[in-house]
Amino acid sequence: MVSDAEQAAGAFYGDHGPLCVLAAAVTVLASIFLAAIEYFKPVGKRRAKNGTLPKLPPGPAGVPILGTLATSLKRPPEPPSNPFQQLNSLAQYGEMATVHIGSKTWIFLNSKRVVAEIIAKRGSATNQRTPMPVSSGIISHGDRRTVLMMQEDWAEPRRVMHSLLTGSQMRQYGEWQELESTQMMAEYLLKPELWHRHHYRYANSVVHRIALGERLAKSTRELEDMQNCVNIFVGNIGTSIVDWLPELARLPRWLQPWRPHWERLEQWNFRVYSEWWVPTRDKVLAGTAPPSFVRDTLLHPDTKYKGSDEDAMYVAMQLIEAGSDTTREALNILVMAALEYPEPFAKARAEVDRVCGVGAEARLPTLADMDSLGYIGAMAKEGLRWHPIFNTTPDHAASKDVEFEGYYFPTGVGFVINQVLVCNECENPEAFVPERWMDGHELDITHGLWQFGGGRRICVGYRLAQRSLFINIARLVQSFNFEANGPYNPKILNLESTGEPFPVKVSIRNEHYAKLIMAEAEKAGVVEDAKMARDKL
Ligand code: HEM
Repeated sequence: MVSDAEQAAGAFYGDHGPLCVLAAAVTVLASIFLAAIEYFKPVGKRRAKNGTLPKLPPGPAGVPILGTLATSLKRPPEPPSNPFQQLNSLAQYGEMATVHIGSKTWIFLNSKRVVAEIIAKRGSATNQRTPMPVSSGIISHGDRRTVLMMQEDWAEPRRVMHSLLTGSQMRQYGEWQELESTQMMAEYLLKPELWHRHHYRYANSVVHRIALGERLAKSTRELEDMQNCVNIFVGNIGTSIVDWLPELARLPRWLQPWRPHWERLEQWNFRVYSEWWVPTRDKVLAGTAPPSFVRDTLLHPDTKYKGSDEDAMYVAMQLIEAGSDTTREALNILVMAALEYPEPFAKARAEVDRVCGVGAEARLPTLADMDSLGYIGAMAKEGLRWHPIFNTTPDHAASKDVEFEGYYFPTGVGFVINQVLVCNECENPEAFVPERWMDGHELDITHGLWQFGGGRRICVGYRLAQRSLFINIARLVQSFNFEANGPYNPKILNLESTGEPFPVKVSIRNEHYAKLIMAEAEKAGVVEDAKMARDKL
C-alpha cells in the first residue's frame, strides 16, 4: 500500500524530474569541489597538529585550490625596466609575505633580518624542502636531486658532501683551481671572443676534477649535454602543476598522464650522467683512480656512501652540476659589471698591481694573495649582490611548528629568501659598489650575503666558489680589458645561454701580460690543452 507522502513524492519527482537530476548533479559537483578545496588546502591554512590555527604574515590573495598558481606558472612578461616585478611587489607586505601556491604555502623573506632569524637562527627547524614530485622526483630519478631533497633523503648526501666545506682538502683543491685558472687565462689570450666558453670550461673542469679526479676532457657535445641537463632541471623546477599540488602524485600511475613526458627527460638525463660516472667508478673499483671526492669519500671504505650505485652517481654528478653553472654565471656577471662600471675594475687592477707587480715585473696572483687583495673579495660579493644568480633560493620548509614575532607557522610551510629584495637592501642598490663590502668580512662570502642560502642547507661549495671567483677576478682584472662590442641591456644577462650572453670585446692589457700568461701556462703544462680547447670551440 502506497502512503500519502510517497504518492506526493512520486508526483513531485514526476513533475520535476530533470530539475531533481540537475540538483543532484550540482550537489555532487559542489561536494567534490568542497572536498577538493579541503584536500588541497594550503599547508598554511591548515591547523597545526596541536590544533593551533596558523597566524601568517599578509600576502596576495589567490583563488580556491590554485592560490596564486595561475600567475606563478604563467607569469606575465616582466618589463626590462623592472625585471622581477612580482618579487619586488612583495615588498608591500613588509618583511615577510605569505603566498599560497596550489597546496603549498611559502613565506617570502624580504629582509636580511628575517632571513637571519628564520633560516639561520631557527635552522634546525627550517631545513626541510617541500615535496616536488616532478622536479625532485621523476626528473631526478626519484627524489635524488640534492638541492631539492627532502630532509630524510638528504642527510646521507649531505654527510658525504660536507668534506667539501672542511679545510683539509682545500689546499689540494686550490692547486687545481690555480691550474685551471692559468689555462683559462691562456684560452682568453688565444680566443678572446669565446670568453664565456672559457668560464664554463674552467668552472666545469675544477669541479669535475674535485668530484671525479680528472681534468675535463670532454667533447663539445658532452659539455653541452651536461649544461642542458642543468638547464632542463632548473628550467623545469615548478613548471608542472604536480609540483604545486603534490597530492596529485598519490593518484594511481595510470591517472598521471604527465609522467611519460617527465620520465623521458629523466631517462635522457640518466644516460648523460652515466657517461660521465661509469668510467670513474670503474677506475675507483679497479684501484687505478686518481684522488677525488668519489675515490676518497663517496666510495672510500671508511666514509662510503650508504646508498645504491645510482644514488652515489646522482650525488657526484649533481656536485658537478651545482658547482659549474653557478661559477660560470658569477664570472659572466663580473664581466657585465666590467662593462658598466670601469672604475671599480681600475681600482681592482691597481690593487693587484700593488701586490703582484707591474709590467715586466708582474706575476700572476695566486690564492695565497687572498688576504692582501680584499677588494677582489669584495668584488665577488658585490657581483652576486648586484645581479643575484638566484632570485629566490630553494625553500626551507618547517620540520616543526615555528613561532616568530607573533606569527605561528605550522609544520610544512616553506620559507623562501626573496633575493631580489634582500640583495637590494642597501644604499644605491642599482650600482656596482664593492666598497660596501669592505667591512673586514670581504673574504667571507656568506657574511651578509645570502646567495648561497643559509642554515643547515647552506651551499656545500661556497668556499670553493669563493676561491674560484677570487683567483679568476684577480687575474682577469690584472691582464685583460673589457669593452662592449655592440648594444646590450645590462639588466638582461642571458645566463642560461650557451652562446655569448652579451657582446664583449676582450683585449690583453699589453705584451708583458701576454708573455706572463703564456710563460705561466707553459710552466703549468696547459698550453697544449688551452690550444686544444681553442681549436675545438
Ligand atoms: C657562485 C656560486 C654558487 C652559488 C651562488 C650557489 C648557491 C647555492 C644555493 C642558493 C644553494 C641552496 C642553499 C639553501 O637551500 O639554503 C646551494 C646548494 C648547493 N650547492 Fe651551491 N652555489 C654555488 C657554487 C657551488 C659549488 C662550486 C658547488 C660544488 C662544488 C655547489 C654545490 C651545491 C650543492 C651540492 C648544494 C645542495 C646542498 C644541500 O641541499 O645540502 N655550489 N648552492
